[in-house]
Amino acid sequence: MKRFAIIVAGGKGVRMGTELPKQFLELDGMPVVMRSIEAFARFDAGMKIFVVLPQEHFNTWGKLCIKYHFKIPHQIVPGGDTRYDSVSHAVEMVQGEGLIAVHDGVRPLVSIDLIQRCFDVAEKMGSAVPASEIVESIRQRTNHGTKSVNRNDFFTVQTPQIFNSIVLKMAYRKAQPDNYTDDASLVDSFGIAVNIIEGERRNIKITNPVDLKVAEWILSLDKK
Ligand SMILES: Nc1ccn([C@@H]2O[C@H](COP(=O)(O)OP(=O)(O)OP(=O)(O)O)[C@@H](O)[C@H]2O)c(=O)n1
Ligand SMILES: C[C@](O)(CO)[C@H](O)COP(=O)(O)O
Repeated sequence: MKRFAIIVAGGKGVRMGTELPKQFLELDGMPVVMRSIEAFARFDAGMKIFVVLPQEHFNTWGKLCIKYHFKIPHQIVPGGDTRYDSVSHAVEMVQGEGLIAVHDGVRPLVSIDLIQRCFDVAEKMGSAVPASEIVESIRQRTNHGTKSVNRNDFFTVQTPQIFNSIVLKMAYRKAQPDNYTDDASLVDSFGIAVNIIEGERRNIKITNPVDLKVAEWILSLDKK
């Protein structure tokens, strides 16, 4: 089956608090989003890659590609106000049927093994979403405070999230923009089952400044 990757990097990175959005910050010698793109190109050099970027940073990206001699072929797509908008724009650029992997540009430590496992399962089952068991206790907000809940009933969810292109396009076209924080929630809002597979602890999302430090540390361990 044909494979496509949509790397979403159209956000502002408010929680990171840097002037330059976090996807462009350097992580061990290369901007965060370049590492994410590189992982997919290393998995399959022939796959079509769409990179969603904030329109106001198209120039920034051009300059970074020159500075870092970044040659991986990709098609740039303008981002939107929300992640939902950004993915919607890119999904409409996909031509032909196949599997679409939607990956956060700010998950630069995704492994080739995880990408491979996600595509393998999606090929057989139509979708694959990496998720991890919760390792801390969790509590839920209530009207009166909080209550403890059974962590075994929950998972944390990562990307890449892979779906058949027909299903993903239908979901993005028909869904009412809501508080969807990922692609799986949008797809399963149509009653379509989503297949969970084992995620990776190292596949962190760079959200706050400490995450960049953790990512640097993980990469330094990889070199040992
Ligand atoms: N309008 C948006 C918002 C988010 N994203 C992307 O979705 C991924 C996950 O989002 P998040 O970590 O929340 O990024 P930001 O929205 O940039 O962060 P913040 O909420 O702190 O502003 C990121 O790769 C981000 O660039 C996007 O493409 N378009
Ligand atoms: C898509 C995601 O990374 C899955 O965990 C997550 O939902 C993104 O959330 P954010 O609030 O946009 O960072």
